[in-house]
Amino acid sequence: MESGGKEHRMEWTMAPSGMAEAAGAVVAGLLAGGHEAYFVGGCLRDELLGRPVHDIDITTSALPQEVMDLFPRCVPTGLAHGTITVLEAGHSLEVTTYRTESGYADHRRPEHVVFVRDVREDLRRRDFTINAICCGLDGKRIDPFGGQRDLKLRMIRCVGEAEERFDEDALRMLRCVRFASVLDFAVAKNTWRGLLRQRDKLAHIAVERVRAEVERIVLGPHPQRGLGLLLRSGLLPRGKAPFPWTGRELAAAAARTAGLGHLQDARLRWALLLHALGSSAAAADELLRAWTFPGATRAGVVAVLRVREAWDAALSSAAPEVSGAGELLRRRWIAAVLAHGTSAAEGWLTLLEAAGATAAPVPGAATPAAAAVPDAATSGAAPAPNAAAPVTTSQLRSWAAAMPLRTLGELAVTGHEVTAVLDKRPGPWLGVLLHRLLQAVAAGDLANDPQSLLQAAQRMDRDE
Ligand SMILES: Nc1ccn([C@@H]2O[C@H](COP(=O)(O)OP(=O)(O)OP(=O)(O)O)[C@@H](O)[C@H]2O)c(=O)n1
Repeated sequence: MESGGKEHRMEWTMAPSGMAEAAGAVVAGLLAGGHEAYFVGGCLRDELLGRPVHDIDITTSALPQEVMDLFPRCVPTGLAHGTITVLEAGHSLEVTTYRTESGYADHRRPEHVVFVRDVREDLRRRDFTINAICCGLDGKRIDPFGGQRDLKLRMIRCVGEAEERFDEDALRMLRCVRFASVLDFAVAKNTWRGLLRQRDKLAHIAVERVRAEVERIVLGPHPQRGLGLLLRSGLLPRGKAPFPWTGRELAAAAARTAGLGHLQDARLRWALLLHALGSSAAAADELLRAWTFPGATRAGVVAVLRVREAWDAALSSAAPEVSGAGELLRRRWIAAVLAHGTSAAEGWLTLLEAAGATAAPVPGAATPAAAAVPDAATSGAAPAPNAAAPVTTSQLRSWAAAMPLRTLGELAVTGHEVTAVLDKRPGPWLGVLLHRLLQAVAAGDLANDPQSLLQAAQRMDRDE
C-alpha cells in the first residue's frame, strides 16, 4: 500500500523505526478507500507522555470486510469485535471498526458489538480519558473527554460513569491501578469510588489476566506505589486468583519492600515480595504455579528462596558463641551455592541488600552477630571467617568467589573412574560421594586433581 502521506503531519517520536510509517500507510489507505481512520488509544497516550510506543492501533469507519478488501495481507484476529490485523511493511497493525458495546454479562467481554459511524461513539466506550484520544494523519486530535487535560494533570479518570466502565470489564480496575502505578498518576475521586464499589467483580477475571496486570505493576518503575494502591483497593484478596494474605500482612510486606523498584531482575522482585510476605520456597512454588507463571520464572524465584532457607538453616545451626561457627557458616554457604546455583545465590545477596536498604528484618537473623547484613563494599580475598562479626553480603560473595569450582562436571574425575577405583557398581551412592567430593574441593579442603580425588573417594567409601 502506498504511503500517500506527503502531507502527513502526525509526528511520531516514540514509535519504533518503521512502525509509524506503516501505520500512516494503513490510515492513508483507509482514507483513500473513502473511510475515516485515526490512530487511537495507548499509542497516543504514550506518544504524548514521551514514553515508548509499542503498538499503533487504528480505529476506522470501514467495516471489517471493507478493511479486508483494501488490505489483502491481513488476519481477521477479532472479526466478531471488528478487529483486523493488517500486515504492512513488516508491522502488524490492529484496525478496529468504530463500535459500541453492550451486555457484559460476565464482566469481561461485551455480548453485543454494534458498528457505528461516529468516532466519538467509539471513544465513549473506552476505559480511561487518557486512552480515549484519537488523532488523524494530519496530526489533529479528537479528545472529547479531556484526555490531554488528564495527561497534564497526571490523572486516571474513567470515561463517563466509572462504575459502568468497571462493571463492563472488571479487569479495567487493575488497569486503573497499573496505569496509576506505572505512570505515577493519581486516580480521580469518582473513578476510585467506582472501583471500590465494583471491586468484587474482579473475581470474574481469569487468573492469567489478573497476573499479567499485577506483573506489570510489580515489574514497573513504581511498584511500591502500585502495591499501596492494590492494598487500598482491596482488589486482590477478593479476586479469583489464589491470594492467601490478609490486608494487614500485605501492608507489612509493602513496608518492607521499598527496595523493590531498585531491583532490575524480575525474578528478584517476585522473590523479594514473597520473602517479605514470609512465603516459604515450597509455598512460593505452589503460588506461582497457581498464578500461571512460566516455569522458568517460577524456578528462578524459588531457587532464590531456597538459598534463603539454606542460609537461615545455616544461621540457626551456627550459634556465634560456638567455636568455629564462622567456618561452619562458610561451608554451609558454599553448600547452598552448589545446591542452588551461583545465580540464585547472587540473587539472594542482591535481594538482601535491597531489603537491607529499608532496614527489613532478615528472617533467620536471630542472632545479630551471625546475621547476614548488607554490605555493598567489594572485597578481594575472603577474610578469615570470624563468627564474632556479622557476616556481610560482601563476605558471602567473597566466599563464593573463592570457590575453585561449582559443578560436578568440573571435578577432575568422572563417576566412571570412581566406580573403577572402588570396584563397585554404580548406584545412588555414587551421586552422594561425588557431591561430597565437590563440596570438599569447593570449600578448599581437597585439591581438584585425579589422585587426591580418588584417594579421598577411597577414604570416604571406607568411612561409610
Ligand atoms: N479493558 C480495556 C482494554 C482496552 N481498552 C481500550 O483499548 C485500547 C487498547 O487497549 P490495549 O492495547 O489493551 O492497552 P493500551 O491502552 O494500548 O495500553 P497497554 O498496551 O499499556 O495495555 C485502550 O487504550 C483503551 O482505549 C478499554 O477500553 N478497556
